Amino acid sequence: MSLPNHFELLATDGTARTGRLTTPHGVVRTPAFMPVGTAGAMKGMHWREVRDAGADIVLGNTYHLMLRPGAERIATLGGLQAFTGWNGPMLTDSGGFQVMSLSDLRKVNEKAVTFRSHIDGAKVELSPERSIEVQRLLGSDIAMQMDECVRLPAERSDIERAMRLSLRWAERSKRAFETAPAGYMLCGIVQGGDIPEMRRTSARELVDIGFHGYAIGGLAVGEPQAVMLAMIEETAPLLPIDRPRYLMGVGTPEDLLEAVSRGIDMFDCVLPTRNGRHGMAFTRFGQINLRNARHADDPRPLDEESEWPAAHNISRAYLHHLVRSGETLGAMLLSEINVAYYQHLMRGMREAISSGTFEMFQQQTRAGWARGDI
Ligand SMILES: O=c1[nH]cnc2c(CCNCC3CCCCC3)c3[nH]c(NCc4cccs4)nc3cc12
Repeated sequence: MSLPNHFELLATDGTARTGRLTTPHGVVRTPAFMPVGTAGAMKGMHWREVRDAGADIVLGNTYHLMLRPGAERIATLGGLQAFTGWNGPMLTDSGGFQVMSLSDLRKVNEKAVTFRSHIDGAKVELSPERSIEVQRLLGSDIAMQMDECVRLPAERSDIERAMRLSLRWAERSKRAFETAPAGYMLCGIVQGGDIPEMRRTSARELVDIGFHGYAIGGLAVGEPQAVMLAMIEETAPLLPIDRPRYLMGVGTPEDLLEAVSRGIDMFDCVLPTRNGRHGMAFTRFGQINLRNARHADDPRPLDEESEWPAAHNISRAYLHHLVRSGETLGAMLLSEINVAYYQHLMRGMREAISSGTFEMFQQQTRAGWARGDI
């Protein structure tokens, strides 16, 4: 049974697309990069800066929020937007990925994943049904099915087992989501590792179940970029052209450009904020490590032409000093500079696809990165 479609495809340029996704808390312009708010906050940034940087939507972290402060508590406080003060669209993950990658003493079986809370050691059971209940309590606009993501390289048998388990969990997630109010969305997740026929089976059966949108999971988990791109080429054409596609956990600016050109609409990644906290800046000239001594006497800003104030009116020497001194302000400034650069890149892609100049945009953007920092 097909679900209502809240995505509007505005223009295409080759297999690249630009569109609008309407959610209960506002519109998301695609291609979209979703900054990752971990435990209900964007590390090192005020929500005002996230909005000013151009982000329409942010990620909320189900695993952390369900353990602390608890999903029921957030629901009582009016949901994630009221609780956090971010008043725009939010996407929440199922919590499954982090349980399987973060917590120890975990057990995966048909029914659920059981684990011990990293906060108080309490035993927790996360089933597809409980994950949907938690995401509904958080009030997220876009919920994710619970799935099992296999790190690569992996045995064919393990990839197939996890892919089929994820499809059974997709069915259960959709059933549990049926009581959600109109406008709220649920995404299925394609698995299948680096095996084309597994990817095709997963995509086809997921579309038969029917979701508001489709994520491509099981990538950016250790495989070379070429394999990731090949799996996107295998999978994207099998997904409904008029519904959003979300590539999970991706990626670098280069990854974003390549994946958008192959038909991906949405992304999430911790890189802009995480690298910012470690002194790395994303710019039109590629990545710049502000810890490097070469910046100690450089009075120039990171990028004269950036419209983001911290990128055009703060000297590299000062950023270098803050990073070397371990000043919190250094992490804050580089986090906002990086989120702003990612949003600037996404806006450039949206405009290029709308004007049919995406090929040239790709070439000019790659040339800037290749030029490097001079
Ligand atoms: O198949 C998947 N199913 C579900 N989630 C996946 C994720 C997490 C996406 N970000 C969630 C966020 C929720 C809020 C907190 C932060 C994560 C992935 N991340 C990556 N690569 C980046 C990776 C990050 C860490 C190890 S690989 N591949 C992924 C594949 C899947």
